[in-house]
Amino acid sequence: RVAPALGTYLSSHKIKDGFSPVRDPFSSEVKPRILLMGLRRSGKSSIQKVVFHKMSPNETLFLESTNKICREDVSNSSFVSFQIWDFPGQIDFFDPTFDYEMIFRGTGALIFVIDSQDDYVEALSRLHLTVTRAYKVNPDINFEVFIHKVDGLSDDHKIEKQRDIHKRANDDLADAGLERIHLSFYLTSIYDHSIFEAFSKVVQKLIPQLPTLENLLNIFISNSGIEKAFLFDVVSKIYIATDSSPVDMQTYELCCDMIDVVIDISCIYGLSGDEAGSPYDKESMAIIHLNNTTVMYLKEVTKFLALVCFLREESFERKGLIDYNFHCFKKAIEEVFDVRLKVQRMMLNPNTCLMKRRI
Ligand SMILES: Nc1nc2c(ncn2[C@@H]2O[C@H](COP(=O)(O)OP(=O)(O)OP(=O)(O)O)[C@@H](O)[C@H]2O)c(=O)[nH]1
Repeated sequence: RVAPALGTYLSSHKIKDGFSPVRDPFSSEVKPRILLMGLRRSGKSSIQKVVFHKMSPNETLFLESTNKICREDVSNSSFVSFQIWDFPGQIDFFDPTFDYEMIFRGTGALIFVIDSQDDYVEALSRLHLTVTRAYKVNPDINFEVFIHKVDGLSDDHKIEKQRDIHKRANDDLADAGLERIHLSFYLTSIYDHSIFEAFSKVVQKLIPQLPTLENLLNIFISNSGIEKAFLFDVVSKIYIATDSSPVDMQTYELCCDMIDVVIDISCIYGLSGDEAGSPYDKESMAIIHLNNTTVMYLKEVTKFLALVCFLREESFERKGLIDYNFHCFKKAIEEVFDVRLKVQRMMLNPNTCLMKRRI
């Protein structure tokens, strides 16, 4: 269910185009690149559609096979700004028209999707080949393995699969003398929030300001009596930072539900006749009292980011203090943005004698 103006809202933040892998006309771009790779039908396009296009999981059943590389820019904010490249199932590294060196050189993260409901022997050998090739070209790539479609598996079965895949993949690397390659593993499914959580972690690794953001959140919550706070990218529901206390899945799911409620209600009742208006703006905020004496508090931070906090009812009595601290937090975030923009501008200016480096 998508509220009427939400479609416009989503599409106004994204550009999509198909792209064939001959030469990279965008090689001078500073956006980190995330590659989605894996065997045919492993679920790559579904992941991209569900996370970034709000496609409902059931609709992915009708997705056609990808037959060329699809490139998409995700530019929701200065922090969450990257390109996703969805690859067709079987890529032939020996095909001379496939310039894999160019592709891997500009890559920040390579997500390899393994279908956990299928026999994964072939997927593991493909993973090994892909990772070793990519590492040779660019040792700085983060290798992320999504053990996908785990919705059909029991909890024990999930853990067992993860252990087995983890062991086999690392054994293969050790046999090739490449133990130094680090693979991160995630259990994912498009039918729950696990895919959003995994994507959040992949994206966070590409945000150089992450320690600063985490620090700011830690200072904010400890001075405001808040138990947990997330900084969310509203459109994708990826959280780009949280404080240092552990994240549990239920809390994360509640935050996602709250964002959905705010945007949906705002789309339906908040826009005054002007169809093009955004359902998320400076005035956006929401308070939800749960039946277990917990309060959820959402506030707009920037055009694309929202802060979602969990706190006890008694702490919420000092709302004035929380709002004042939030004001300081917001200002600090804006300063981090400003520094980043200035550095980017300097890097893009041909007269600047700075080494061109990804930020
Ligand atoms: N049960 C389950 N099915 C999924 C999940 N993700 C994707 N699928 C299904 O897997 C099938 C293949 O998905 P695609 O996204 O087309 O796979 P792909 O890897 O992009 O395939 P190619 O384009 O051929 O490389 C579809 O029928 C999806 O509905 C998941 O998390 N759980």
